[in-house]
Amino acid sequence: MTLRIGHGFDVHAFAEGRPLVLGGVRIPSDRGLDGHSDADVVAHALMDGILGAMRAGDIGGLFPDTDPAYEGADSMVLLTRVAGLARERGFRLVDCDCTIAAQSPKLAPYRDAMRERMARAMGVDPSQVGLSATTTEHLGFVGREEGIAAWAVTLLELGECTGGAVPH
Ligand SMILES: Nc1ccn([C@@H]2O[C@H](COP(=O)(O)O)[C@@H](O)[C@H]2O)c(=O)n1
Ligand SMILES: C[C@@]1(CO)OP(=O)(O)OP(=O)(O)OC[C@H]1O
Repeated sequence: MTLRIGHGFDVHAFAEGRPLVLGGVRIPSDRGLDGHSDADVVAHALMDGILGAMRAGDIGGLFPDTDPAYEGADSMVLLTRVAGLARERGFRLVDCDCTIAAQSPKLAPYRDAMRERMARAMGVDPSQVGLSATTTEHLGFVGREEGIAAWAVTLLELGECTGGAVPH
Protein backbone atom coordinates (compact mmCIF):
# COMPACT_ATOMS: atom_id res chain seq x y z
CA MET A 1 0.00 0.00 0.00
CA THR A 2 1.32 3.45 -0.93
CA LEU A 3 0.28 6.45 1.12
CA ARG A 4 0.74 9.98 -0.16
CA ILE A 5 0.39 13.21 1.78
CA GLY A 6 -0.59 16.54 0.33
CA HIS A 7 -0.75 20.08 1.57
CA GLY A 8 -2.66 23.08 0.24
CA PHE A 9 -2.72 26.76 1.13
CA ASP A 10 -4.80 29.64 -0.22
CA VAL A 11 -5.63 33.26 0.57
CA HIS A 12 -8.43 35.51 -0.71
CA ALA A 13 -9.00 39.18 0.06
CA PHE A 14 -12.30 40.44 1.43
CA ALA A 15 -14.52 42.27 -1.04
CA GLU A 16 -17.74 44.18 -0.48
CA GLY A 17 -20.86 43.04 -2.28
CA ARG A 18 -19.91 39.39 -2.59
CA PRO A 19 -21.30 36.40 -0.68
CA LEU A 20 -18.99 34.65 1.77
CA VAL A 21 -18.77 30.98 0.77
CA LEU A 22 -16.57 28.68 2.84
CA GLY A 23 -16.52 24.92 2.52
CA GLY A 24 -19.50 25.18 0.18
CA VAL A 25 -21.58 26.91 2.85
CA ARG A 26 -22.94 30.44 2.53
CA ILE A 27 -21.88 32.18 5.76
CA PRO A 28 -23.91 35.22 6.86
CA SER A 29 -21.53 38.19 6.47
CA ASP A 30 -21.64 41.80 5.27
CA ARG A 31 -18.84 40.99 2.79
CA GLY A 32 -17.38 38.07 0.93
CA LEU A 33 -14.09 37.13 -0.71
CA ASP A 34 -12.73 38.38 -4.01
CA GLY A 35 -11.93 35.88 -6.76
CA HIS A 36 -12.57 34.69 -10.29
CA SER A 37 -14.56 31.77 -8.87
CA ASP A 38 -16.76 31.84 -5.76
CA ALA A 39 -13.44 32.32 -3.88
CA ASP A 40 -14.08 29.43 -1.49
CA VAL A 41 -10.63 29.63 0.06
CA VAL A 42 -10.85 26.42 2.12
CA ALA A 43 -12.13 24.37 -0.82
CA HIS A 44 -9.22 25.71 -2.88
CA ALA A 45 -6.69 24.73 -0.22
CA LEU A 46 -8.27 21.28 -0.02
CA MET A 47 -8.15 20.78 -3.80
CA ASP A 48 -4.47 21.74 -3.83
CA GLY A 49 -3.87 19.27 -1.00
CA ILE A 50 -5.47 16.47 -3.01
CA LEU A 51 -3.65 17.41 -6.20
CA GLY A 52 -0.38 17.67 -4.27
CA ALA A 53 -0.76 14.14 -2.93
CA MET A 54 -1.51 12.98 -6.49
CA ARG A 55 1.58 14.89 -7.78
CA ALA A 56 -0.84 16.39 -10.28
CA GLY A 57 -0.01 20.08 -10.04
CA ASP A 58 -2.49 22.57 -8.63
CA ILE A 59 -5.92 24.08 -9.21
CA GLY A 60 -4.52 27.00 -11.18
CA GLY A 61 -3.28 24.49 -13.75
CA LEU A 62 -6.52 22.56 -13.83
CA PHE A 63 -8.95 25.49 -13.65
CA PRO A 64 -7.09 28.59 -14.94
CA ASP A 65 -8.31 31.92 -13.57
CA THR A 66 -8.03 33.30 -17.12
CA ASP A 67 -10.71 30.86 -18.34
CA PRO A 68 -14.21 32.43 -18.47
CA ALA A 69 -15.60 28.92 -17.78
CA TYR A 70 -14.55 29.36 -14.15
CA GLU A 71 -15.94 32.84 -13.64
CA GLY A 72 -18.20 32.58 -10.58
CA ALA A 73 -17.51 28.83 -10.47
CA ASP A 74 -18.99 26.81 -7.61
CA SER A 75 -15.90 25.37 -5.88
CA MET A 76 -17.93 22.33 -4.77
CA VAL A 77 -18.30 21.39 -8.45
CA LEU A 78 -14.53 21.79 -8.88
CA LEU A 79 -13.88 19.75 -5.72
CA THR A 80 -16.07 16.95 -7.08
CA ARG A 81 -14.01 17.01 -10.28
CA VAL A 82 -10.71 16.86 -8.39
CA ALA A 83 -11.98 13.97 -6.22
CA GLY A 84 -13.16 12.17 -9.39
CA LEU A 85 -9.76 12.64 -11.01
CA ALA A 86 -8.11 11.20 -7.91
CA ARG A 87 -10.37 8.13 -8.06
CA GLU A 88 -9.70 7.68 -11.79
CA ARG A 89 -5.98 7.62 -11.06
CA GLY A 90 -6.39 4.99 -8.35
CA PHE A 91 -6.30 7.20 -5.27
CA ARG A 92 -8.63 6.94 -2.26
CA LEU A 93 -8.97 9.84 0.15
CA VAL A 94 -8.18 8.41 3.57
CA ASP A 95 -8.43 11.63 5.54
CA CYS A 96 -8.05 15.38 5.36
CA ASP A 97 -7.95 18.27 7.81
CA CYS A 98 -8.45 21.96 7.06
CA THR A 99 -7.73 25.13 9.01
CA ILE A 100 -9.34 28.48 8.27
CA ALA A 101 -7.72 31.64 9.65
CA ALA A 102 -10.34 34.39 9.86
CA GLN A 103 -10.55 37.21 12.37
CA SER A 104 -14.27 37.31 11.67
CA PRO A 105 -16.95 36.08 11.27
CA LYS A 106 -17.22 33.33 13.87
CA LEU A 107 -17.12 30.05 11.93
CA ALA A 108 -17.54 27.38 14.61
CA PRO A 109 -21.35 27.33 14.21
CA TYR A 110 -20.87 26.31 10.56
CA ARG A 111 -18.06 23.79 11.06
CA ASP A 112 -20.12 20.63 10.69
CA ALA A 113 -22.09 22.02 7.75
CA MET A 114 -18.79 22.78 5.96
CA ARG A 115 -17.39 19.32 6.77
CA GLU A 116 -20.55 17.65 5.50
CA ARG A 117 -20.73 19.75 2.32
CA MET A 118 -17.08 19.15 1.39
CA ALA A 119 -17.38 15.44 2.21
CA ARG A 120 -20.46 15.18 -0.02
CA ALA A 121 -18.63 16.94 -2.86
CA MET A 122 -15.76 14.44 -2.58
CA GLY A 123 -18.00 11.39 -2.09
CA VAL A 124 -16.54 10.53 1.32
CA ASP A 125 -17.87 10.35 4.87
CA PRO A 126 -17.87 13.58 6.93
CA SER A 127 -15.75 11.77 9.54
CA GLN A 128 -12.92 11.89 6.97
CA VAL A 129 -12.97 15.69 6.87
CA GLY A 130 -11.60 17.73 9.77
CA LEU A 131 -11.99 21.48 10.02
CA SER A 132 -10.86 24.07 12.55
CA ALA A 133 -11.03 27.85 12.62
CA THR A 134 -8.72 30.32 14.28
CA THR A 135 -8.24 34.05 14.47
CA THR A 136 -4.72 35.44 14.29
CA GLU A 137 -5.28 37.55 17.41
CA HIS A 138 -5.57 40.71 15.28
CA LEU A 139 -2.09 40.17 13.80
CA GLY A 140 -1.19 40.31 10.11
CA PHE A 141 -3.52 40.57 7.09
CA VAL A 142 -6.00 38.13 8.60
CA GLY A 143 -6.00 40.02 11.88
CA ARG A 144 -6.55 43.33 10.08
CA GLU A 145 -9.54 41.66 8.40
CA GLU A 146 -8.12 42.14 4.92
CA GLY A 147 -8.76 38.54 3.96
CA ILE A 148 -9.02 34.89 4.95
CA ALA A 149 -6.36 32.17 4.71
CA ALA A 150 -6.84 28.41 4.68
CA TRP A 151 -4.66 25.32 4.85
CA ALA A 152 -5.43 21.68 4.21
CA VAL A 153 -3.50 18.47 4.71
CA THR A 154 -4.57 15.32 2.91
CA LEU A 155 -3.76 11.63 3.12
CA LEU A 156 -4.41 9.56 0.01
CA GLU A 157 -3.95 5.85 -0.53
CA LEU A 158 -2.77 4.70 -3.94
CA GLY A 159 -4.35 1.43 -5.02
CA GLU A 160 -5.56 0.09 -8.36
CA CYS A 161 -5.20 2.50 -11.29
CA THR A 162 -8.53 2.56 -13.16
CA GLY A 163 -7.67 5.11 -15.80
CA GLY A 164 -5.03 7.66 -16.76
CA ALA A 165 -1.36 7.45 -15.87
CA VAL A 166 -0.27 7.56 -12.25
CA PRO A 167 2.25 10.41 -11.92
CA HIS A 168 5.62 9.74 -10.30
N1 LIG B 1 -13.21 32.89 12.59
C1 LIG B 1 -13.16 32.11 13.69
C2 LIG B 1 -12.06 32.07 14.52
C3 LIG B 1 -12.09 31.28 15.64
N2 LIG B 1 -13.19 30.56 15.92
C4 LIG B 1 -13.29 29.72 17.15
O1 LIG B 1 -12.76 30.45 18.27
C5 LIG B 1 -11.73 29.66 18.90
C6 LIG B 1 -10.67 30.56 19.47
O2 LIG B 1 -9.99 31.22 18.42
P1 LIG B 1 -8.60 31.94 18.74
O3 LIG B 1 -8.06 32.41 17.43
O4 LIG B 1 -8.94 33.06 19.67
O5 LIG B 1 -7.70 30.92 19.37
C7 LIG B 1 -11.25 28.71 17.85
O6 LIG B 1 -10.68 27.55 18.39
C8 LIG B 1 -12.54 28.42 17.09
O7 LIG B 1 -13.29 27.45 17.77
C9 LIG B 1 -14.26 30.60 15.09
O8 LIG B 1 -15.29 29.95 15.33
N3 LIG B 1 -14.23 31.39 13.99
C1 LIG C 1 -10.48 27.86 -8.85
C2 LIG C 1 -9.97 29.20 -9.39
C3 LIG C 1 -10.62 29.41 -10.78
O1 LIG C 1 -10.33 30.69 -11.28
O2 LIG C 1 -10.47 30.15 -8.49
P1 LIG C 1 -10.04 31.68 -8.12
O3 LIG C 1 -11.26 32.35 -7.58
O4 LIG C 1 -9.35 32.33 -9.24
O5 LIG C 1 -9.08 31.48 -6.85
P2 LIG C 1 -7.51 31.24 -6.69
O6 LIG C 1 -7.35 30.47 -5.43
O7 LIG C 1 -6.79 32.55 -6.78
O8 LIG C 1 -7.04 30.36 -7.90
C4 LIG C 1 -7.68 29.11 -8.20
C5 LIG C 1 -8.42 29.17 -9.52
O9 LIG C 1 -8.00 28.05 -10.26
